[in-house]
Amino acid sequence: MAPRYPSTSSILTPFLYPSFFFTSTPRVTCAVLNGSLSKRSSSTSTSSSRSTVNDLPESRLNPKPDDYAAPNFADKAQLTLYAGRGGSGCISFLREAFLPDGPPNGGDGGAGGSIFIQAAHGETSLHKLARRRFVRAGRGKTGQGSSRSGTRGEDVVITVPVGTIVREVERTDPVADEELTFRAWRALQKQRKREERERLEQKEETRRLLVEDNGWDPDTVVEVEDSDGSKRSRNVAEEEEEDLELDDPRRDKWLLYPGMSKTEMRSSNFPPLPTRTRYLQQPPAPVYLDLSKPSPRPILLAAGGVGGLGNPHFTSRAHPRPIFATKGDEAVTMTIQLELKLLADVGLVGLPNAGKSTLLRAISNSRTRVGNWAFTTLQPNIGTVVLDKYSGRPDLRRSHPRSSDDPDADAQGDSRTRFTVADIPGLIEGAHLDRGLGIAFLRHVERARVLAFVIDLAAGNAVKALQSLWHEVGLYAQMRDEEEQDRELGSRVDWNLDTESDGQGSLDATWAEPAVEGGKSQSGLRIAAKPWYVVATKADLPETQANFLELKKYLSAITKGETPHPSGVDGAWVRDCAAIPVSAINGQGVDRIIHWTVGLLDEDVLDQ
Ligand SMILES: Nc1nc2c(ncn2[C@@H]2O[C@H](COP(=O)(O)OP(=O)(O)OP(=O)(O)O)[C@@H](O)[C@H]2O)c(=O)[nH]1
Ligand SMILES: [Mg+2]
Repeated sequence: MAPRYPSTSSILTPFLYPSFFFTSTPRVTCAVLNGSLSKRSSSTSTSSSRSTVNDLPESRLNPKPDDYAAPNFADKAQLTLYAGRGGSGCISFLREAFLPDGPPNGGDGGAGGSIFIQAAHGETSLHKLARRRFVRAGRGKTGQGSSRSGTRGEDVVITVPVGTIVREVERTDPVADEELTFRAWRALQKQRKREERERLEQKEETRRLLVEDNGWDPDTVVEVEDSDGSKRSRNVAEEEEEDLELDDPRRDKWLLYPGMSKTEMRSSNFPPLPTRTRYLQQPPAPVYLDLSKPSPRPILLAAGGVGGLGNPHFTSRAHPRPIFATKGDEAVTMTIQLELKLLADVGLVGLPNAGKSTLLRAISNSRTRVGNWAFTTLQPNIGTVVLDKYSGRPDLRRSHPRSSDDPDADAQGDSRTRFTVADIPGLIEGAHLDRGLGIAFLRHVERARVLAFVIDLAAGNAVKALQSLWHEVGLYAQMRDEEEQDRELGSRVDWNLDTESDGQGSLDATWAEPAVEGGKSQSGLRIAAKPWYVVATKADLPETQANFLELKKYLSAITKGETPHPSGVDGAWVRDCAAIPVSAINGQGVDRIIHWTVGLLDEDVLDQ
C-alpha cells in the first residue's frame, strides 16, 4: 500500500529544519532575476564532522545554521478597538427617617475609556499587537444613589514603534449614526408638518368656497369608497386628526424607573433630551497617522462614550420627581491597520543568498541567521553598528546639530556613535508584485536613509544583478507613489451632510482636483533620490575580479552621467556611486563599508 503521507524530506523545507538536510547536503537551486543567480552548490560535500554549510572553519561570521537569535518580529497588525461605553445615570430619591419621599439624588454615569496610540522608542516590532487583535477600553460605571457618580472607564494607550503607519479600515460610531437618524427624523417631521399646514390651508379655502357657493358644509358624514370597493361613512374632517406623530428615535435613550411597564413608558412625557458633547473629540474618518517621530503625547483614536445623566438633572415643575435618567452613550468601534516601516539608517538590498546577513554580522553584533540557501532571512533584522572606536572622522554634528527627535543624536550634539542597518529578506524578480517575500519587506527600504546593494560577485554578472534590483525597487516605489496619490484623492472627498438648513440631506461628494504630478520620471524618486552604493561581496571566491571591475566601470559611468541611473528615474542620486569589494565571511573590507556609510549619512545631514 502506498504510504499515506509523503516522506519527511518532502515535507520539511531546509530553512525550517536545516539539521535534517545538511548531513546529506541537498542544494536548493533557485532561479532568480532572469536566471542570473542560481544557488551556488558547494562541490565539496559537507562531512558530518563539519557543522557549517561550507568548507570554511566555523566562526561568528560563518556560523552553524542553528546558531542565530530569532527575535519576535511582525511589521503588520490589524486591531479592532472598542472604546468604553458610558455608564448610565441613576434614578434614586433621598430616603431618610421621617422623609420617605426625598428629592432625587441619582448620580451620573461615568464616561467610557478612550483608546490612544503613541509611538515610542524602545518598541521594535508589532508582534505583540498582532497577537492581541482586540483592544478594549473600560466601560464607564453606572451612577449610584446619594449622588454618587460612576467612575470613568480606563483609557488604553497602544504603544507602537516609531515608524508605524496607522490606517483606519472601518468604523462604527453609534453616536454619529444616532445623530444622523435624529436629523433625518426631524427633517421628516418638519416636512410632514409643512405639508399638513398646506393641506389644511387648502382645505379651509375649499370649505370657504363651498359654504359661500352652495351652502354645503363638508363637515358632514360622506360615503367613501375604500380600495377594496366597500363603502363606509367618513367624516371629511376626520382626516385632520390623523396621527402625524412619529416615534422619536431618541426616546430609547431614556432609562426608566424599574417596574414601569412598556405602556407607561410609551405614554410618558419626557423633557427634551439635553445635548451632550464628548469630552474628547472623535477624530474624523478615516484616521491616517504616520508616526515617524516619537509622539510627545498619546493621540486619540477612539473616544469613549459620554456617561448618562442621573434623575436630578430632570427635575422641573412638570417633573418634580423624575422617574427617569439617561443611558450612557455607546462608544466607537474601529478597525485599524498598523504597518511598521523600520527606520534604519542603512537598508541592505540584495538577491537571496547574496550574503546580506553575513555582512550584517560582520559589521554589527547581530546574530542574524546565515545559511547557504535562498530565503534564510524571513524577517527583517536590525543591527546597530557601534562607532566607538572610530576616529579621524570630521565632526559634522557640531556645526549642524540634528533635531532633538533623532534617537542617534547624543545629548550634547556630539558626533555619531552608531548607526542602524536593516537586513531584509532577499528580493526576486517580481518582488514588487508580491513574489517571494519581497513586497512585504520592501517598505523597510523606503525609509532607510542610505541603500546598500549587496551583490554576490560569484553569482553571475554583477551589473545585471544590480540593474534587476534597481528595477524591482523602482517599480515598488512607483507603485507606492500611485497608492499615495489614491489615498490622498480619497481623503479629499468632502461629504457635505448639511441637513440642518433645509431639512433635506444632501450627500454630495466633491472631489478636489487631483494634484498633477511631474510625470512618470518623478514617481519613484522617493527611493531613487537616496544615496546608495554597492557592496560587492564574496570577493574571496576565485574569478570574481573581472566581474567586480565591470561593475566598477558601470558605476563610474553612472557617476559621470554617461549611463543613466539603473532605476531610470530622472533626478536620481548619482553623486558618487561606489562599489566596495568585501569578503564578509572573513571580515575583510567591511571597515570600508562603515566609513563609506558614515560619510553618506553625514552628507545626508548636511543636505537637510
Ligand atoms: N565565500 C563567501 N561566502 C559568503 C560570504 N558572505 C556570505 N557567504 C555565504 O553565502 C551564504 C549566504 O549568506 P547569507 O548571509 O545567509 O545570505 P543572505 O543574503 O542573507 O540570504 P537570504 O537571507 O536568503 O536572502 C552563506 O553560506 C554564507 O556563508 C563571503 O563574503 N564569502
Ligand atoms: Mg539573510
